[in-house]
Amino acid sequence: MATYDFQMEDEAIATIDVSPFTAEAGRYPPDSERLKAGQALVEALHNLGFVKITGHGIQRDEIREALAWTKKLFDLPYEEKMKAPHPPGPMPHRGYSGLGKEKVYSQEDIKAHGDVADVSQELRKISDFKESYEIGSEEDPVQQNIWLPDAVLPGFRHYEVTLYKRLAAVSAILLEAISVGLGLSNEENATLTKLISDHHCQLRLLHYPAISRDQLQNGLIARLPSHTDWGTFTMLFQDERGGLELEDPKSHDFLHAKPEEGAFILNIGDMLQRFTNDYFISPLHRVSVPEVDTVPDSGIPARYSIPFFTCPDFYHTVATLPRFITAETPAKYEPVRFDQYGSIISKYQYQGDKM
Ligand SMILES: O=C(O)CCC(=O)C(=O)O
Ligand SMILES: [Fe+2]
Repeated sequence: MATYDFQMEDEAIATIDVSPFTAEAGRYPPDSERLKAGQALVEALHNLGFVKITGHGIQRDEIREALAWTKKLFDLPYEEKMKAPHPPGPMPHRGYSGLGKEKVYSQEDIKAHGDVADVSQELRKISDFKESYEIGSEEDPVQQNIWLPDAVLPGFRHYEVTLYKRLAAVSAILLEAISVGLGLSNEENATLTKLISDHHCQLRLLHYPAISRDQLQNGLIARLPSHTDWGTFTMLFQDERGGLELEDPKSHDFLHAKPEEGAFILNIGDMLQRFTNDYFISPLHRVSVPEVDTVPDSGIPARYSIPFFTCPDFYHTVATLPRFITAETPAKYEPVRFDQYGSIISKYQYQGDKM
């Protein structure tokens, strides 16, 4: 097996233990502990826009199991995976997309190319070498899940539906920690909680296949170019290979998020950036491939990851919370309806079967 080690530099990424928010009934920690953890989380998110989370209550075995199901799915023959194909176009964003079907780029890429049609053509010369499977809530009123027939991978649907609910519940805990850390009033908290709808989050399974040295040589392979996430925040689980890098918004250095068993990365999305008027920045992040001359002859190994994107309801309008608008920090963002914001971005990222 290849032993390529990504360069790891993640000392700057804070680790926040949110266990005061996950304690079982009857063992409720004092408010002071919750306040301390909430404030530490808010400070870390204010500094970088991303943190490592521990004490979230998801057991290591559960994370291993989630990654194992992801591998089982992508190990299936292509024809079997194509029994749950992602439809052409961006919506519904559900089901299986094969290698190179999705092309991700950032607002900066669009600005640099001047025109979204140009950016699409230009950047598509470099293929995103990954395959993905998108899952939403079974109760999502707008987008329906696209499942493999159960006989293709028995138990997969049941497992992923349960995982979705589990992660949605943890995301509500994180949102509560953020609210406590910011010291929001009940009224403000009510606005914050609307930023996550358990019927409209997205669970994504990702596989980045192994890449040989020859493939790297021609420079036409990317894993996941830098972008921001457009929901509220993202919880990201990656396997032991690592490879996720996030940008420090002040220095613009990309920091490697070293994988740590039992921890996940939480990064801010565009909705929470707008809600807080840039108090929290939605960080650029990417999964890059290393320079070819640093890679052993065996190439770089496959990688699996599972992001869970939290989002408001489709038709919810996200406006900046008034407390973040001051003389020093004037309002930067107009209120925006989530579906309208999302459609601007997603339209240019997905071409479905047209590729
Ligand atoms: O695979 C990863 O680590 C990152 C995935 C990601 O950023 C995304 O899907 O938006
Ligand atoms: Fe992302």
